[in-house]
Amino acid sequence: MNIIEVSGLSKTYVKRKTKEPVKAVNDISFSVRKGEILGLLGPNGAGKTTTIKMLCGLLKPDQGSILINGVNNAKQRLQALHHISAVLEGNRNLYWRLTVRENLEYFAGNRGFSRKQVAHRIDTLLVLFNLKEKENELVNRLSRGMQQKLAIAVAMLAETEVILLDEPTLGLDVETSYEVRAILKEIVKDEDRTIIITSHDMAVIQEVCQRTIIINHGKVVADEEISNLMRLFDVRAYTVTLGAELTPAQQALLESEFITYDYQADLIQPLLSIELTHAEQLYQLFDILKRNETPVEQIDRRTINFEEVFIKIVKGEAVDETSLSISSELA
Ligand SMILES: Nc1ncnc2c1ncn2[C@@H]1O[C@H](COP(=O)(O)OP(=O)(O)OP(=O)(O)O)[C@@H](O)[C@H]1O
Repeated sequence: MNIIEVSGLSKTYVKRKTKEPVKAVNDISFSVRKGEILGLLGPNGAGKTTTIKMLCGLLKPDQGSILINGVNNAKQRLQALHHISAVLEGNRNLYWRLTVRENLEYFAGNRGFSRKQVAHRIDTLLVLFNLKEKENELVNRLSRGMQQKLAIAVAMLAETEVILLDEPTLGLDVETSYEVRAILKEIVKDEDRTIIITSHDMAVIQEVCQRTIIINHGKVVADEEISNLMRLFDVRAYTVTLGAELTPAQQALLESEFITYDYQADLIQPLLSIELTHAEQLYQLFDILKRNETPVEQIDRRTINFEEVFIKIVKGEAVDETSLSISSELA
């Protein structure tokens, strides 16, 4: 069952000074299943925050619709928003003059829970978020990382079905970022909760999410299970150990035929790193090597990381069904 249905969503801002229009989100459609952990990835200015703000009702779309649990968030705003909590970057929604525990109690009260009802849950969250020792500390005395953890804990407390986390690890030091990722991995074990995370941080998306939607210039450029994306690009990347050096003519041919090509001649055995876009390119590679009877000692599939996959997609390397069928053909 889909808990979120977004269709044809668009938003254009008008720059204050120049009155120039900026198409931040351009006809985006996607759906999210109940219990799914979705990563919204994209380079700076891609439209991630704008999308999140429309999902949680802070921004009105110019076009398109958002259904949360079947409820249209433009038509029945309060009813739709009842299902969502959001932690937005730069707006942690905490009360700075209240302590950590008081913040949790205050927001629980806002959702209609009594102190008694949530006391145990607050204790559990304080332990999970490693904030127990700070429970009586004022929020404005906490580090940025602790404030971020508390903001996520507040969102968890509401027990809404959907949680939106905008850049949950942005600006955190390495250790706190690791801790937040570990907490998120714990949280996502709860199969009933749907979480959408936006991030520049590949580690967050790769470790925590099952599926990713990559946005670039306001458009969806990939919508896939992360494991499928990795498989697709992994299967294209090869290193070929050669028994002799390539001639300049062979190198020129490889350079013109393959999008990603790297040749290292100064090793004990020359090494060719290459990526294929179609299965047939493997034969093309062998043809070029055969021209000069270049011996092939070994062919290995190169392991590619998620960051490389992301850069490739943003640079416009197609991720479509044809590519996926190529990947299974080569696998
Ligand atoms: N209030 C605004 N007025 C004008 N333009 C805006 C406004 N907010 C965002 N934009 C522009 O809209 C585009 C999308 O911005 P958005 O913040 O949604 O992207 P993002 O993917 O979240 O980027 P980042 O990762 O840098 O936060 C960008 O070009 C941005 O400059």
